[in-house]
Amino acid sequence: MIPLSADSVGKRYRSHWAVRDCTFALPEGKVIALVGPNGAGKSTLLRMAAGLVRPTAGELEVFGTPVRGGTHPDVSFLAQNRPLYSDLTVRETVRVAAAMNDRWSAERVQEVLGLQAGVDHGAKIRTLSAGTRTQVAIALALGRLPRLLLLDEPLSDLDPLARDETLRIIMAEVADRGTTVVMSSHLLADLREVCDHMLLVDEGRVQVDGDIEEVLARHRILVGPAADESAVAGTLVSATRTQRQATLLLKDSGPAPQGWTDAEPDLESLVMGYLRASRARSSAPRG
Ligand SMILES: Nc1ncnc2c1ncn2[C@@H]1O[C@H](COP(=O)(O)OP(=O)(O)OP(=O)(O)O)[C@@H](O)[C@H]1O
Repeated sequence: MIPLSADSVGKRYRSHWAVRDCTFALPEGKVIALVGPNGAGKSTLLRMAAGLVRPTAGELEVFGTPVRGGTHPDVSFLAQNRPLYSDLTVRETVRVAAAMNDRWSAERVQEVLGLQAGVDHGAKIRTLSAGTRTQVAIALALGRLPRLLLLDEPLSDLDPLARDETLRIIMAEVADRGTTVVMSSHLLADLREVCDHMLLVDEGRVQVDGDIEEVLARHRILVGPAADESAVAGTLVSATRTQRQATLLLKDSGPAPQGWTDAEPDLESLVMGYLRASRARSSAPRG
């Protein structure tokens, strides 16, 4: 079953479209990287999927059910601002969350908290570092035993050790429970380690949607003499050029002509290439 799909979804704030004409269907039991620059529309998409923001156009479905005013019982959402009651202790927070959720596993919460070093159960939320607050919020999200876990920048506040712990917890969640995870982040190297699928958005639109290995394998980076670009075959995504040398990101390219080097891009250079292309399109004169 498709955990999350979007059909021509758009969200407008006043005259500005934060998300526009997004159509996709995400694969089940995978970790999906939601990537794009600041303001691309990632949080808005996640908030719409969680039922917290209503689309202006189109429709989202979670496990085949249209999302309308409320979070689907099989969904857990980790919001970017990690909303927790600041005057409660971690222990009290866990108890309140248990009382607020029909489906709840206290064992799962304790298990996840136990895997995260340094979470003091007696400490008030407001005394915790941003990273520790994130760790508590992730444990609560998993306590709902979700089938779809939506994480808005779960790694941004975490130090390298906590990041590693969190990525392991996410990988184990997918392997043991078959949960689908959608994770927005700017940390492309970390995403590459755990993600199977990517959804690249920019200026509210989906630019790339696919299995990461397949997407990377369909692209090449060719570097060669700028004067000789016409010899290169394939669909040009974007290019950077100096007077002498051209660096081209190509989709479905032919063999590299003589004098050109040819390599598969890593996730970072692929994302950069698409964002460059998107910028060039939006700054091109209209008419
Ligand atoms: N509540 C709101 N009211 C008005 N504009 C909003 C609101 N929420 C988001 N926006 C605008 O919508 C656009 C997309 O924002 P969004 O937060 O979804 O992007 P993002 O990709 O998550 O960015 P970041 O990586 O910085 O978190 C931005 O231009 C933002 O200013």
